[in-house]
Amino acid sequence: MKFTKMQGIGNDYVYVNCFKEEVKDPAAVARFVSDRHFGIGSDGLILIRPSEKADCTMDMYNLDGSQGAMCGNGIRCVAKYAYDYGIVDKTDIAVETKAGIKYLHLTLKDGKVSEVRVNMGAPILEAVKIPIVSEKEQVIDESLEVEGKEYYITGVSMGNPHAVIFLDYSPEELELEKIGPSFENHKRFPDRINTEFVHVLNRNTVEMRVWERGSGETMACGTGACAVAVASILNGFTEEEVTVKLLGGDLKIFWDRKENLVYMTGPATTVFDGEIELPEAIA
Ligand SMILES: N[C@@H](CCC[C@H](N)C(=O)O)C(=O)O
Repeated sequence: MKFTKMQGIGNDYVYVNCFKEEVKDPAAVARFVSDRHFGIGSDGLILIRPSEKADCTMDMYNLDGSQGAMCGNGIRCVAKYAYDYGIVDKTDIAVETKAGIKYLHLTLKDGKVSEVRVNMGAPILEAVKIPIVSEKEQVIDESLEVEGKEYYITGVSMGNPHAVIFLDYSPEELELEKIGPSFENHKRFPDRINTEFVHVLNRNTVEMRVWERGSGETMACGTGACAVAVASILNGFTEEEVTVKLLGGDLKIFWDRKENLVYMTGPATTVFDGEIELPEAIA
């Protein structure tokens, strides 16, 4: 199987061009290639497929083989891939996802993609749609008990579910490996959840760490950064333009309240192209 390893501020996936390749069992291939010792090493697998409604389709799989409807860092890389590998020859690109069609703009520097801006669409705040079990219509600064400790969560879906937690200390201090799975699998999150732990630095800057559903701690999460910006604004902590500092770098998020659209801007990077022989059982 031919593939390209790409990363968006350290959130790395194995990308397969399904205009040319066939992947019969994507969940099993995701688990195999993601392994950092026995596979290629990644946070998951992204298939780039033809689309009848857009320039291409993004199908994303987490490290554990589960599917994510949206992937913010992944979709920037898909747009760069589509441009670099000749699927499109334009800088405004439409990508179909399980969370709808997303529109992206590539900025070129010396003919190369330097930055990608994504219209991520409207954030979903209704608890039932995220989904989060709650007695209220929206989950904003609501108490959640995890392992005997009380946290306060704000729920946002960017096509995939997020619980955002604000801390009055740096998330560096957290033992995420220990507590992450208890958030991900908490009974109030029927589809599991991505959890962001955030420290507000000033009215336009926050720092965060993320525990991703299906992949564990990653260096960055694009949809997570958007959810964090939306939650920071809803809780009155920041203005509408927010720089989100993640372990792998920064993303610029803008929530246009008038249009109710979230925009994310950040880099997309190719690491290397390769070819791997898959075990017979999953080939
Ligand atoms: N890293 C991604 C999100 C990937 C999907 C997520 N783990 C889920 O299952 O919803 C991003 O950059 O948004």
